[in-house]
Order: sequence, then C-alpha cells, then structure tokens
Amino acid sequence: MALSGTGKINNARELRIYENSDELRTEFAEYIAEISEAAVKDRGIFAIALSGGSLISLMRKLCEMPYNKTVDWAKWYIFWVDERVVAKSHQDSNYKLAKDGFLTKVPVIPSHVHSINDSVSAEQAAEEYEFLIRQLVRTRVVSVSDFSDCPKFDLILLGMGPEGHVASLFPDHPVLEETEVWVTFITDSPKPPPERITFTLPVINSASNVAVVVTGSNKAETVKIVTNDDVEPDRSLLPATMVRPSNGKLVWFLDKAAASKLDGVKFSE
Ligand SMILES: O=C(O)[C@H](O)[C@@H](O)[C@H](O)[C@H](O)COP(=O)(O)O
Repeated sequence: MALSGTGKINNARELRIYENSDELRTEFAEYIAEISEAAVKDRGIFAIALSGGSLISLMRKLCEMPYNKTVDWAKWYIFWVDERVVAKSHQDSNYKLAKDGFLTKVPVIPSHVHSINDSVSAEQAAEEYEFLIRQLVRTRVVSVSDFSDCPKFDLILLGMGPEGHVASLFPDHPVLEETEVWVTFITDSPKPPPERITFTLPVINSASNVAVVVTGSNKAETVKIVTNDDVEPDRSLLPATMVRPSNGKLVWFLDKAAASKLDGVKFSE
C-alpha cells in the first residue's frame, strides 16, 4: 500500500508515514539504497552510522532481493552512532545486533566495519573511537562538514525511545551540551546497560542525511511533540527535538501507530 498519510513538511524535515511496519521496511530499504547510490556516485564511498534497538530489524529488506545484489556493498563503511560498552559477543552489544541481523547477510568488507574497542573503559572507548573517525576524516572515508569541524556522515540512522532519547543521549543528561568532542561516554544510562559511548549532537547534526525510525503506539505522544516545528529544542525534555541537521536532510519514518497522535494526518480506510 502506498504512503497513506503525511505530516508537516518543510525544507529540512520530512515525515513519512506508513500503514504498517512491513510497508515502512520496504520504503526504508529503498531510502537507504538511494542515499548509498548517491554517495557512491558523488565520492566513491558511503559512510553510514547505525544505532541499536528495533532499527536493525527494520533494515532487513536490504538483505533481500534486489538490494543484496544491487547495492554497492564494497563501498560501505559502517560506524555506530552509539554503542553499549559490553563485549562484542554480549547480547546487549549493538555491534552484535547489527552483525547478526544485517552485516553477515550482505557482502560488506569486514575491514570497513568500524566498531568500538570492547576491552577498555567507556571513556577510553569513546576517545579511541573519535581518534579512529578523525583518521578516517583525514583520508576522506568520512567527509568533513562545510560548516563545522565535524565529520559529515552520508547517513546517520537513529531510533527514539518513548521518553525522546536518541543514540545514547538521554533527557536532561549533561552530554546533550557537549560541543567539544565528537564521541563521548556515559556511565549512568537510564536504559540498561549503563555504560555507553555516543556521537554528540554536533556530529549528528552535521550529517548529510539523518533518519529517525519510530514504530509503535507507545511513542505516539512523544512523536507528536518532537515533530512539531514550533517546539523549541529542549534538553530537559526530549533529546529528539535537538536533532536538527544544520545543512542536511532529516526524515522521520513512522508507522501508523507511532503517527496516530499527529494533527492533520488522515489515513485512508
Ligand atoms: O543503544 C541503544 O539503546 C539505541 O541506540 C537506542 O537509542 C535506540 O535506538 C532507542 O532506544 C530506540 O530503540 P527501539 O527502537 O528498540 O525502541
């Protein structure tokens, strides 16, 4: 079924709303494939950063025909927007989630998969991950922003928690104010496990494309607030309101349940 509803759209932000998560999966795969193709055409490389959560299962159509054959997987460089500081084999690892659910099902080049060092503290893992990204910016595997000294990922993929967290940026946490570093760490995550590393907001907001993918009625109230252009970015309430790419494109992928409280969205019967 085609797109059945749409919300407020401006140049910087688009809402894409789907009848169900299967329809969302189909269109989300197409969106990622298109951005990958454009980046490879433009600069020969596609640098994508993943989050954890339900996002990975929502990407699964990329592992199927036609994308498993048509996407230029050898040009993909994969990073994590946020990661839990646990062993890569641990069930809480975002790397493991992506590896089992996606990366082992497509022909990406293993040396292009850049996960964190899982054998050091959260602080050191964040420092090392930033150092790695700095090296890859120097060699232009990752572009650099024209407006800040931040890396410019071709695509950053985010989920959102019911209380509005994105990546490992939680409501009212001091790291929401971090502007000095690209990758930071927390040891008090309200969502377990407590120790995490995360891209900071300036890095997320320097990406060429950011997609936030949200499904389920338990997030509908939050979606209504964070997609309202009149709501001021507010660290104490909803970090998702602070995702506003300065020169990139932001797309929200919502299923009907997550969009159910949006004003002016009409669904066909
Ligand atoms: O490591 C994490 O915990 C995630 O990166 C986190 O930010 C996630 O994306 C949201 O919590 C949404 O998760 P769900 O889509 O599973 O609700």
